[in-house]
Formats: sequence, C-alpha cells, structure tokens
Amino acid sequence: MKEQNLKKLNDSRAIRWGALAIVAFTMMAAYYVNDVVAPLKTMLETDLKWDSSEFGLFTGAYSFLNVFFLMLIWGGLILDRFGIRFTGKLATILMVLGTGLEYYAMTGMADATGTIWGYKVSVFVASAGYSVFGVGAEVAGITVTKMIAKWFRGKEMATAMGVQVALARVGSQAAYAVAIPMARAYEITTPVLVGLICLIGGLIAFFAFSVLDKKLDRQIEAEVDNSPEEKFSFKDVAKILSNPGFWLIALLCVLFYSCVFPFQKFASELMISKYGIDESVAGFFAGLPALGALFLTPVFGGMVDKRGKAASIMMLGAAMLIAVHCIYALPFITSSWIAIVLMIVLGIAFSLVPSAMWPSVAKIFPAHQLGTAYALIFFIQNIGLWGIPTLIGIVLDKYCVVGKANGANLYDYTLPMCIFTGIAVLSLIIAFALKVADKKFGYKLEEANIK
Ligand SMILES: NCCCC[C@H](N)C(=O)NCC(=O)O
Repeated sequence: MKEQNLKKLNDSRAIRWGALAIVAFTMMAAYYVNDVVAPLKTMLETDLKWDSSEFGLFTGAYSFLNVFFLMLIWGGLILDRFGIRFTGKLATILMVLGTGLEYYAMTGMADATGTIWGYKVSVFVASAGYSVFGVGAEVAGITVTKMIAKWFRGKEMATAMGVQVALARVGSQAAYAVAIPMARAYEITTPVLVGLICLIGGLIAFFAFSVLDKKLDRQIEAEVDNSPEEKFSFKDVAKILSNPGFWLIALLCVLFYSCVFPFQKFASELMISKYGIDESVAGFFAGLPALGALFLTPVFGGMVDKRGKAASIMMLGAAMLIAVHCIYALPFITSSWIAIVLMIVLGIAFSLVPSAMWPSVAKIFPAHQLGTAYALIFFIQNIGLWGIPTLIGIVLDKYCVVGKANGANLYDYTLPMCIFTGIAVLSLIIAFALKVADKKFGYKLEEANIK
C-alpha cells in the first residue's frame, strides 16, 4: 500500500509519453497495412483481374473473423483476463502472419487459375490473410486504448488517445500517398511488402514496451492485487450490455466509421473517375482525412480534456459527415477543388468524433470493464467495416458500371454516395440521442477530464 505514495513510471511525463510513442509505432504500421491495398483498386482490376465485388470482399475480409467468429469479443476477454502485454504480443504476431499470407497470395498465387467457393484463389487467400491481420489489428487497437487508459488515467488521457490515433493516421496517409507510385515503380505488391517489414518493426517495438509495462505493474501491484474490482468477470459483459450509453456509443461508432473507412477505400477511384484527379495523386487526396486528423485529433483531444463537450462534438462531426457525402453524391458537382475541400472537411469530422468518442467510453465504464467495452464496441463497428465495403463493391458491379477504359470498369459513384449519406444521417440521430442520454444518466460526457 505504501507504494501508492511512491512515484510510479507513468508519473514521469517523459516515460509515459515515451511508452505511448513505442506502441503508437506498432499501430502506425498496422494502419499502413490496413489501408495500403485500397488505392490500388484500379490496378488490381487491370493487373490481377479483381473486379469490384472481389475488391469489396477483400476489403470487408478485414472484419470477417472479428464479426463471424467473434474474434474481437475473445480478444477483449483475453485482454481483461491476461493483460496488455500478452494480448498485445499475440495481436502483433497475428498481424505479421496475416500480412505475410496476404503478400504471398498476391505474389505467389497471382496467376493461379482455380477458385475456392467461387472466388479466385489469390483473392480468397489474400482475403484470408487480411482477415487474420484484421483480428490482430483490432485486438491491438483495444489493447493500446486500454494501455492509454492505464498509463494516462487522471492525466492527459484524451490528449494521449488523440495523439495515438493521430500517429496511426500517419500510417494511413502514408499508405494512401505511396501505394500507387510505389506499385507503379516496382511491383503491385511492393507496398504490401513494405507494410510487412514495418509490422515486424512494430512487433519488436511492442516487446520493448512490455518491459516498461511490466515494471509499472510491479509498482502498482499492491493496488491491483488488493482490489477485487480489478478482476474481470463475465457478469461485466451483461452490465456493459445493459448500459444504454454502450449501445449509443456502439451505434454511433458503427455508423460514423462506416461512412469514413469504407468510403476511403473507394475514394481514390472516385477522385480519378468523377473528379478527373491524376492517378499519381488520387491516393494522396483520398488519404487527406487521415492527414488532417494527424494534426487535429490531438488538438480536439486536448479541448475535450480541458473543456469537455464530448457529446456536442460528436454531433458536430456527424453533421459535417452528412454535408460531405451529400455533396459527393451530387452528379453535377465535378470540380476537383470541391472534391479536395470535401476531403479536408471529412478530415475535420474524422478528428472531432474519435477524439470525443474514445475518452467517453473511459468515462462511462470503470477500468476493469474497459477492455471488454472497447472490444464490444469495435465488434459492432466491424459489422459495418465488413458489410459496407462488401455492399458497395456489389452495388458498383451491378448498378454503376458506365463504361470501360484500359481494361478497367468506369463507375458512376452517385448511388454509393447516397448510401453513405443515408448512414451519416443515422449517425447524427444517434449522436443526438447520446447527448440526451448523457443528461439523463449523468455520464458527464460534456464535462472536462482535467479540472
Ligand atoms: N482503418 C483502420 C480501422 C481501425 C478500426 C478500429 N476499430 C478503430 O476504430 N480505431 C479507432 C480509429 O479512430 O482509428
């Protein structure tokens, strides 16, 4: 008990931010790999003969095991039972193995002629690898969020979450910016190979972080061991699920993120086909939201820490999303400048909502339920991350083909953008309901974290 009065590792600003930097690197590599295939959609169509439905299948595969095999739920339970270090290492190893398989499928199996369950062998195996990667990436995501809640509780928690998300966005933006030029200069799969190498670096980084975390655990051992509250129990799942705040955050999360991540996967092609943006920079513009979020998420995270207003901020972000998708849906607006400005606005919305949403979860649930709560929220979010790209891929192939150029289909994106607009409208309604619930149940989402 005396140890509570001693200075712990995370009391040192330099050490806790250093620890964050290490795990943030792992997540940066994860986000790079997550996004690096997306800008290559048209090249996949011409070089590897993947159609839009197959691209949608591959993109949605990220979430397939998480949704249908409940991998995120198991991950959350493992995290609360076995802790940050074990779960983080396991997740990082899965990311490396999954990406290795994806790379092998896209290189070694590219010319294979057979099919598995009606899908080209290369598409099927690459999707399987991406699915394993998706399990690792999502479990790593909840692990890192819990790590921040542990290392930064009562300190700059929202800022730290904002910084971590921002650094992850560097990975995304790098992926969008370099994928096409790198694939043109070398092989179509070189960007994936680079991601694999970065992930191996991320694995080493997580092992290094584990040394620090073990030391911190020794320092807080007395507190943890003496508190029955810290032990996870299955009853907690029921408690989390019966909390209205959980359902509202989870719904907002699936709706909001379904309008951002899956949209971005198709955005490079939208930039090229509708707005006439050059292929070499289309990925850069599709990745602009990630770049904007890089600078803005920590700023908004700091605002939430100091001023609160998290529920209002989430509403604002959702409203901006509606405007962006609605304008993209208008067939008569084809100016490349407007397309770029909309991407910047999307970047602002994409910074507002996460910087308010993730710290809000830590306010609604006690520390020992956090791993499971984040896992359940990510699980519901993954239903959207699986379903929406799959749906958009099918919609594009069935209803939106308007011609052919250089062996690839040309698509009219009006219908997909109307779908995204509809989802954004739903996200605003849920954000409003969350604000009402905050008042009713006293979650204190509108209050500052640092008083
Ligand atoms: N393209 C990255 C997918 C990450 C999904 C993850 N469950 C998540 O929502 N992370 C938080 C974030 O804002 O990126």
